[in-house]
Amino acid sequence: MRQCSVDGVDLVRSSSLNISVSTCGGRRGTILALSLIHKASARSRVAAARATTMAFFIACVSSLVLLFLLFLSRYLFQLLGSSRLPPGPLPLPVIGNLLDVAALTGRHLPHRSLARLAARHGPLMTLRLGRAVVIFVSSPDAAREVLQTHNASLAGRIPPDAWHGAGHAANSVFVLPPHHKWRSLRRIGTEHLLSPRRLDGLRPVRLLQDAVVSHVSSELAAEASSGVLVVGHVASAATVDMLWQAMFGCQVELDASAATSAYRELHGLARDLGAIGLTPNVSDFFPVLAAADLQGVRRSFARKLGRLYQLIDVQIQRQRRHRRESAAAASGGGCGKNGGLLDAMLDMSDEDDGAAGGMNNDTIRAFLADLLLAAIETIPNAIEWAMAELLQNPNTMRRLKEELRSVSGGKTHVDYSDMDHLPFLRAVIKETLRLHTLVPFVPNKADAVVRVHGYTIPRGSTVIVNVWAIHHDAEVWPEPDTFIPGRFMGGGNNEVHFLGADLQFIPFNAGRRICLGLPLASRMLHAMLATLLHRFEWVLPPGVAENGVDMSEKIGMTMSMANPLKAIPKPICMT
Ligand code: HEM
Repeated sequence: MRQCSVDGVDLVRSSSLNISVSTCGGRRGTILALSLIHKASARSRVAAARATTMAFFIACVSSLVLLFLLFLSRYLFQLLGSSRLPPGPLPLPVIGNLLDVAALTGRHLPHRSLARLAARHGPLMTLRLGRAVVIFVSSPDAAREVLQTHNASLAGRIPPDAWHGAGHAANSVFVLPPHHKWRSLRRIGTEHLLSPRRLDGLRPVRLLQDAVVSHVSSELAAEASSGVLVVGHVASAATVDMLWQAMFGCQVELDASAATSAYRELHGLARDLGAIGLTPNVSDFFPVLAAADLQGVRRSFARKLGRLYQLIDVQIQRQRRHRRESAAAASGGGCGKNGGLLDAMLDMSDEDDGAAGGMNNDTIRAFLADLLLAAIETIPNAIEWAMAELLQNPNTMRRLKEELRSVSGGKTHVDYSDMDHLPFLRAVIKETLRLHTLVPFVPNKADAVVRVHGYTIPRGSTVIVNVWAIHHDAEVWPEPDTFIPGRFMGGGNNEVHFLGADLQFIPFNAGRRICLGLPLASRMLHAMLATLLHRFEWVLPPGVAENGVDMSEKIGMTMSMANPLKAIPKPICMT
């Protein structure tokens, strides 16, 4: 309680009612005193309210300032703390460089726009994509550090979230970490299908050549009126035919029209899966949101992959049945035990005591799916690009056909053993793989901190080799955008190979994760292109010949022609 006096009135301020009047003075004085008391108390209430508001305001502002300072210091700390990272455009808080990348890739395909950005920032360039630190590698020198010198620490994988669909990531050789299971799969693939020793027997190559001739002929018969074929369809049908036999030991057992739709379905599945796998996905940039699969990318991937799994499961069940019913196999029914890749994997799964890395149905199915996808996506696209270039470069086409004619000496088949005598064919294929880099980006994960060219690559970051940028580096490849097979005609020690040692030319990647199918792919490309040119004369359809082929690119799992190449074949009479 406090006491005061106004005009002779003693005022006692109580905490409850605030005012009480004691005595003395007249009525007027009392009223005046009361009104003064009232005013005084109102003023003090307003002042108190003001003070409270002010205090609240100051508290809010200072909290905001404090929050901002905290945020800023964390951001600066991150930037300064990462000052040893390779240079790159300044990232924004939270989203990093996502807007830069969106703006760039809106104008050009990602491999081209990121090559341009790297020209500004350097062959080692850092981008922050949401929470992810991504380092782009765009020169042969920097690629050597990543794919050779420090490859032991930089061969990990961060599977895109989509690949978790149908549990694929847990078994896929493409994204498994470079440990036990991945090593077993690579060993099985190499021992039973993909080693040069296995492939040097004539069988797989001859199978492919026959498949090429038979598919071109049957498509020609179907398109008798126009004679125009989609080159990629023929190439993918022949690829599936050959690989199906190599994996399952039997042909795609369907009647002709169903078989055509099965090839197309497989081709479509491979393309769709590639496109889905590359969809920019918020789950990849902000893994905390991954469980929600906000864009449904993982679900779409699982749906498409599920269909491919179904097709493979039919073969696995059939093969298991035939293995049980050895009598039926002996009488030649179905695939039987046939030495195909699936058979070898089933042998291992029957004996698996853990040493084979857990060879069960899931692993077998995923591995076969990976091989099918890898081949269907790459071989037909490479053949399509090669044919598109040759059809627009008649002199190159003529020179190649002459080389094939002189080496084959009138035989119907150009054998792989002839390859040593076909340097121009080798050069055409290499130049195609350089100019039209089928796999423009190879992503790796840093499993340890690594120092490259004085910069730090942090553990857990993604290190992407921009193979397209390396293949179009004007300092290494003069006139990088022109098709010049002659540049690969060095011969002898000067010949540049794609086996992983020459870092300026790495269409199959290099280091531990070099393409597992390289020996097969090399044979398939040479055999298929040689057969297409040796057995048929090709011309462009009317209209296309005058206006030129549309060479626009489309990026999926690999880079394909945006508009499939059409051409007219005419069988060459072999005497
Ligand atoms: C022109 C044809 C081909 C090209 C240009 C090519 C290119 C590549 C590249 C660049 C990689 C590394 C990708 C990465 O690490 O993300 C790769 C990996 C792989 N390729 Fe190929 N490839 C071709 C054909 C094939 C074929 C025919 C098969 C099998 C039938 C195959 C099976 C594989 C496998 C299994 C891997 C994963 C290797 C691993 O991570 O350990 N490829 N390929």
